[in-house]
Formats: sequence, structure tokens, C-alpha cells
Amino acid sequence: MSVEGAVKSFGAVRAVAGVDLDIARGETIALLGRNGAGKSTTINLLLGLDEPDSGRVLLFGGTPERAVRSGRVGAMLQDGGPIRRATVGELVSFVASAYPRPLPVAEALRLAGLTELAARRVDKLSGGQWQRVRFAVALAGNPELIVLDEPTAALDVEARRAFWASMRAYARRGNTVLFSTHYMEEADGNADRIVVIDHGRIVADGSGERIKSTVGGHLVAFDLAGRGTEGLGTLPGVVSVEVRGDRARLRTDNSDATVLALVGLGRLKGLEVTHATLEDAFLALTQERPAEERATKPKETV
Ligand SMILES: Nc1ncnc2c1ncn2[C@@H]1O[C@H](COP(=O)(O)OP(=O)(O)OP(=O)(O)O)[C@@H](O)[C@H]1O
Repeated sequence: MSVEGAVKSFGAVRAVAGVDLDIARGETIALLGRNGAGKSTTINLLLGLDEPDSGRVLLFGGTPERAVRSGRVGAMLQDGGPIRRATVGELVSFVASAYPRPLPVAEALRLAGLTELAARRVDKLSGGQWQRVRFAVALAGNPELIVLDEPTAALDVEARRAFWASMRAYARRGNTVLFSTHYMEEADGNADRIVVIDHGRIVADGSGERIKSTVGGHLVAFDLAGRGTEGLGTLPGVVSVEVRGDRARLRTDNSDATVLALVGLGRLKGLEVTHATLEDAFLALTQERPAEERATKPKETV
């Protein structure tokens, strides 16, 4: 499964500005990016819901349309309102009947945590329950690849946990999962691989651990105590310097060397060393940069 050099513009907006993505069978991939980064557009291209202006998408050796029609690809997208009057069970059965090798309806309902709600009319569901119906609909054709655009957006903590347990069970059968999310911990906890999109381009692609370490594995913070930040950026290991109030926060890929250098400078007040989180890495990768810098900045290879 691959996206090669995909470009998609809407008028003056370059939503996808040259995306290359190879997806191996059985991988679980998280797509991270700020609002408007190009995640949904990439997903729409992958599913054949939109044509790229240039580049191409291959799913199972053919076009996305063919893969979707054959039931090899299932999707849970952001939009789509409930079909009134049908029950949950009827809706899932109806969708399953459109595919050549569907999942047994009871199994799709079980995986989505809907067994108890099978007889409930879909227009009587809560937002979170409807979200689970959309998951069951995506699973109904027994797809090998499932694509989920912000699948947990409306779910409470418990429902979210249950959703990821189901999704992982589905992935363990050897299926491929691609999902977009704004929740870093979901990406970190559920994906083998994280792809960060910014301004329509992939700016990082690797495991959560590797993305965190590439961007700078630790944060070293200390009190400036009224002194400036001069020279801090060139200390060993330091990747970036940020000031919050009277505290300096140094992102470093060698915290031992950074701390030793700070000791040498006598800058120890309130010293604290913590692991950078995926959120730190994400913010560092997607912070606002001038357009010309964006155009030339190479992709982080991790
Ligand atoms: N049909 C469209 N017509 C015009 N502009 C569009 C269209 N679809 C997307 N865009 C624009 O393309 C850019 C990328 O949008 P996209 O929906 O792919 O982002 P996203 O990463 O999914 O964002 P979000 O996290 O907010 O869902 C945005 O600037 C958006 O306004």
C-alpha cells in the first residue's frame, strides 16, 4: 500500500504538498498533525474519495476504488449522519451485505462493543454510541486495511479505552490500521509507527520512541535567577532553548553532557531533568516557521 508524491490543492491552499507513504501489511500507523495540516485530505486520497492533482495511490496493487469496493478497505470518516429508523443491527447487516466476504454481523457488533445496543434505533444513540456504530460499519466488510479519521473524537475516557482495545484486537489478526488523532498518548500507546504531517508534508515518520529521541530526548530545566540565556543554545546536546518566566527549558539529546556543562557554569538552581513527551516532539516538529524555511527543511528521517 503506498502513496507516492501525492499533491492536492483546493484553490490556493496546498492541502497535501508531496506525500510519500509506504504502509506495510499488519502495521498500525498514527497520523498526527495540527488542525488543517492535511490529515483528512491524505486519508481521502488514500481511500480514493479524492483524486490527487499529481502522484498516485496504490492499495493492494490496484486503485483505491477497487480495494474499497472489494471490501479490503474499511473506513471511519469524520462526517456522515445517522440513517434514521434503522436499528444498529440492521444498519451493520445492511452494510455487511454489500461486501463479498463480510465479517459476521454479531462479530462486528461485538468488536465495536455494540452487542447490547443491536436493537436500538440509530437515531436514539448518544454521540459516543454512534461513533461505535461507525466503527462497526467500517469493520463490516472484514477489511484488511482500516482507516479511521479521528475515531475517538467524541468518546469519553472509558469508551476510548474500549475502542482501542477493540482496534488492537483487530490489528492483532494481521490487519493494517491507519488512524488520525489529536491525542498524542493515543498515538504513542496504540501505533507501531507515527507519521507527523505539517503543512501538507510529512515532517517525521518513525516509532514514538524514535520521534521523541530525534527531536531531543530530554528536557533540562533550571531557574535563570535573573541571568540571561546567552550561550545556552551551544551547550553540548542542546537542541533548543525556551524561556518560561524565569525558567529556561533546554531540549537536549544528551542530558548528561548538558547537565555537566550547566554545573560547570554554576547554573544549577532548580535543576530538573525530564523525558521529552511525544507532545514536546510534536510541538517542536510543527511549530510555526517562515514559509521559505518550511520549503527547504528536510524531513526528519527516523
Ligand atoms: N474541500 C475543501 N475545499 C477547500 N479547502 C479544503 C477542502 N478540504 C480541505 N481543505 C483545506 O486543506 C487544508 C488541509 O485540510 P485537512 O482537512 O486535510 O486537515 P486536517 O489535518 O485533517 O485538519 P483537522 O485536524 O482540523 O481535521 C486546510 O487548510 C483545509 O482548510
